[in-house]
Amino acid sequence: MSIDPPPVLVTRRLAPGVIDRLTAQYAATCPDDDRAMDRAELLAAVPGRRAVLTTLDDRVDDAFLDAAGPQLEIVANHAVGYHNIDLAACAARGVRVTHTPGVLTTATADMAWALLLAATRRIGEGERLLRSGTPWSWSPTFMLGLELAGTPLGVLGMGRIGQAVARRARAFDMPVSYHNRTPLPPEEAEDADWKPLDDLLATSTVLVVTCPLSDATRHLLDAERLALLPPGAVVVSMTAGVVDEEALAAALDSGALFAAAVDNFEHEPAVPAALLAQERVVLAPHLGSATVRTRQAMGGLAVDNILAVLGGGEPLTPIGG
Ligand SMILES: O=CC(=O)O
Repeated sequence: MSIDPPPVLVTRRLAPGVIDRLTAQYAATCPDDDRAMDRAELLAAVPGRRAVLTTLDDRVDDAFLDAAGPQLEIVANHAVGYHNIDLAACAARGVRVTHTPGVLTTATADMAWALLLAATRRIGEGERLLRSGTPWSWSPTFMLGLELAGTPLGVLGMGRIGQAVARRARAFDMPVSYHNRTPLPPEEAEDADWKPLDDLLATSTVLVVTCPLSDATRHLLDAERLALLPPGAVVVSMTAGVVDEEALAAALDSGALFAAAVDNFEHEPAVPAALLAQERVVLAPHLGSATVRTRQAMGGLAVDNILAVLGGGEPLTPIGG
């Protein structure tokens, strides 16, 4: 006689306290250790579940859904992104899919600005210099950066996070333009001008990339498009896979770009050697939403989505909803 597994699988350890509301109502399997399940572990863990709380490391595709079985009701992704999920395959089986928009906007926009400032003012480079023990002294020409006031900022992907990045630009007196597939209504545009993609690139001395990764945006910023940026531009990448990392490294190497910053990577946790070799890039290990408050809110929203669906209701934040 087989024993049914707990109805909920949480694939990754979450911020403290987050799953208590879940486990108060449903038995759940939650890992004790803090690492992503490998593919075999994941496929072995999903059979019989009604709900799975996933992260970007968990690929949800036909094989996952076949392994899970027909009683699966919801996949709740602990991220605003969802490129790990085959939405069509989930829809074909009637599996609801949710993500965590909104709650990570502030933290992620703050991180974009932290990286923007670090890149334009060469903070990583300066820090490395001091820690290396290399002799240095102040001089009128030592480690000069790029000043922000009056410098045009481009936002590629003016969703919630892009809008929050644009809002913060007012404090730095930067004129802002953006590109989305369609221009936003004025009340959402944060006083920024919409431009076609190539025009945005040609006029953005600082470009922040916040558009979601999809088939349409993968490597959207390839070598050719990076070459449209003004000489000495700065690129801040908040979405893995949209900027071609090798092309970015080459543009830094040639001096075409002044600097860059990258918060997450196409093949995490691998970081391309070509980027590691560049002094003028600030590299962060996917910290966009990494604050205590935001991670509790993301986990809490994923849990609320599961509770809503298992309780027979509608999810709070369905993808595309
Ligand atoms: O970390 C990235 C996301 O939440 O999509």
